Amino acid sequence: MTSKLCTLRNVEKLFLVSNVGKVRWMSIGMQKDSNFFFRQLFDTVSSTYTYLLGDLKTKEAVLIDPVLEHAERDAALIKELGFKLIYAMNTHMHADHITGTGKLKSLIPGSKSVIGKASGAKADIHLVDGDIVCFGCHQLLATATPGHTNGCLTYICHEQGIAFTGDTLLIRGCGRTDFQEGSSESLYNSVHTKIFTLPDNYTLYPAHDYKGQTATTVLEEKKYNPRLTKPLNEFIEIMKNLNLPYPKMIDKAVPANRVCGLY
Ligand SMILES: N[C@@H](CCC(=O)N[C@@H](CSS)C(=O)NCC(=O)O)C(=O)O
Ligand SMILES: [Fe+2]
Repeated sequence: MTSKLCTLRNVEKLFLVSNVGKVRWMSIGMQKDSNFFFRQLFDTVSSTYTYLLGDLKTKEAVLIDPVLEHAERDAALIKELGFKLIYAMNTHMHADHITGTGKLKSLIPGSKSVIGKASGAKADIHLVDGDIVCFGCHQLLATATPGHTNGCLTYICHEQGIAFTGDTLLIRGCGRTDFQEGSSESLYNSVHTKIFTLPDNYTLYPAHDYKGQTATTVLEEKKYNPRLTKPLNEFIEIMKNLNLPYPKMIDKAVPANRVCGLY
């Protein structure tokens, strides 16, 4: 399947339009592809992780959750490695930092900004549950995981056994639900039906970590997550009593992120 064929497509359409696509999607299953490039980047101010994913053969790449202040760093790395950035993506409309997706579009002409439709934010491409984002021969399945915000998406790469959970699921934690249309019940259902149902050995990459950890697995979180292993009613009580101060940047970040950080 060429990258042109699968630039962005709904799963059902993929199955209808291309039988080859269907066979490939099913057959590559859990096989890790040596053409897959992965790099985790970090912002020490907001403790945000940005992920650069690429196809080493076609050189097409995507960037998940870039931070405005690191747009030049990210663009330089992409250039140095010879990648062609096609999508600068957000897992959700962030409240603690300004997204780099808008700035990256101007630094790397031809790239497009991407966010969930339910976020209400502006972008070139709005994803809904079940959409597939392709770069080279690799695919990310956009999966709606609302709760932290309405528009939260988890990006699942089945072929690599990995998922980018944004703020829906953090390592031994989860995103707060006390602003931006947050709903503890909705987050709990998202995690239990969309993330904990993935194979145990899938590696999960969050949008933040505040304790120096980098990744987790489905099995670990199902066993050890101190919030999400509890029954729903206890989870709701825990979330009500987090007493976290509002993110310092929230009043600036949310309006900016409604327009890809180009405020
Ligand atoms: N202190 C930080 C903000 C910390 C924070 O609220 N983090 C969010 C994710 S960013 S929207 C969160 O959901 N945290 C959950 C938790 O349990 O920590 C700042 O001022 O920026
Ligand atoms: Fe967030």
